[in-house]
Amino acid sequence: MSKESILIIDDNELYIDALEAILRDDGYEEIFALTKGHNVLATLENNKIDLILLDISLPDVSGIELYSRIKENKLYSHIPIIFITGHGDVKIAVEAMKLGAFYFLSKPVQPYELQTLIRCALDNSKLQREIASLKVQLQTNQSLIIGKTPAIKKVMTRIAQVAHCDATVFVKGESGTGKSLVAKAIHESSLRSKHPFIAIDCGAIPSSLLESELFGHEKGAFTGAVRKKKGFFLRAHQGTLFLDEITNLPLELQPKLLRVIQEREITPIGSDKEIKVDVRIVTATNDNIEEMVNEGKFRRDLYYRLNVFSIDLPPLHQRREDIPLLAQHFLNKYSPNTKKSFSKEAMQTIINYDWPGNIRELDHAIEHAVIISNSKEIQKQDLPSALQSKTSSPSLNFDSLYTLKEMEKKYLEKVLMHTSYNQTQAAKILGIERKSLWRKLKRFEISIPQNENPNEAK
Ligand SMILES: Nc1ncnc2c1ncn2[C@@H]1O[C@H](COP(=O)(O)OP(=O)(O)OP(=O)(O)O)[C@@H](O)[C@H]1O
Repeated sequence: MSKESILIIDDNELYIDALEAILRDDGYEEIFALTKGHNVLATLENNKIDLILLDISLPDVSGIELYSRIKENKLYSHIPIIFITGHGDVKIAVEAMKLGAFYFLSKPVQPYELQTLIRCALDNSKLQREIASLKVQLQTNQSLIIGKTPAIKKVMTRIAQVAHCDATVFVKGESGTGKSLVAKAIHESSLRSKHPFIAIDCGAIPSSLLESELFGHEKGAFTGAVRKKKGFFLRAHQGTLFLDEITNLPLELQPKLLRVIQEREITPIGSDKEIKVDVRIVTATNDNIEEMVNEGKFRRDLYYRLNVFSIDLPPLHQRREDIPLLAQHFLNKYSPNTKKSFSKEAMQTIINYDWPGNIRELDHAIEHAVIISNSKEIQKQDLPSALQSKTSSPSLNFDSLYTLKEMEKKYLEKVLMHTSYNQTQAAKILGIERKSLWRKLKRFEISIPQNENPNEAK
């Protein structure tokens, strides 16, 4: 029995029956049939089709035109197509071969010939996909994502598994673990890589503006809408839209996003026209989204739609063996010409540190060390003070300890006090971006005294 499914497009129902019988005889169970061409894209959208048998002369559209329509759509361009030609159609079939059709057969088709050709086309297509996936793995390994531990290798494999299809991906992990990098790697390794990659931080855009930023608006749709605006969905058409910090998407906007994912169309504010969009969605968060779903703070149906395929990023302290590699990578980045190195003691300090801000904190620490250092070798004292002061943990009494959340809040308050509420400096010490700090302040309801740092840029 074969798992693959085949679509037959032929205007002659008797002929469809005959082809179906040959295919069933060869063990294919999933067989779809169309007598006209116009429904082909809907059939491909709703079913997983592995191969198409296409009659070259159809009543409503020519086989060649239909072939081009399928191949132009990158979601289906990988599907092998075998033309079935009537007497006298051979010239057109040769034309189709030049365009890239897998092969053509003349009526009456010989069962054995058809079965062999189909097997050959399916094997070839599987091989092509495997090669594409290996290329992706190689690309991911070589360029963007650095690391050799099993934990990060698993992430690379997950990226390779999902990149070539269009599934929605949810990237989870603490701040600074590389979620944006993974989203970019998925895009770069996908068939959409030549189209736009648009990243939006849902927490950084005021909620009142988010709807028009995402879906666009018509001129005059609301006060201040002086001209028509294309939203992020349309700007990302045919590419990938990365919605970072998705848990910041206001509850009232969540049904709208759900609708876009289901219907694949958007309605700009102030318009009554629906516009088809072809966008792959990747989302990320460092919050516990499952908890938010259980508390009713994030819609369950939307979460299920977004979480079709998830990638979990480990915190850096759980993959310490990658720290030297990453540290060296950032050292090369910040001292490309001087070719600095680490002293043994400096490297040991880097490895021993817990990196609460993960790879971003490591990145900043190495940049800091390169600026401070005045020799070819980075010394322990060139590293930020947080690394120097690391002492071994005292024995703990678990009954009187704070929860992780309480600790985080206390630590944030301490750092803010230390920097006299200068958020830029505080974010640097914490190894996070200023906007992440801002989100944390909002979440923990920490307020900044009004008269502190009046000149700090917002
Ligand atoms: N495996 C990696 N190899 C090389 N660089 C990495 C890796 N992971 C992360 N980085 C670098 O670390 C920094 C932080 O990564 P990124 O912005 O992707 O994290 P994030 O999880 O999206 O953070 P946040 O939750 O704050 O948005 C970036 O400079 C990124 O290039």
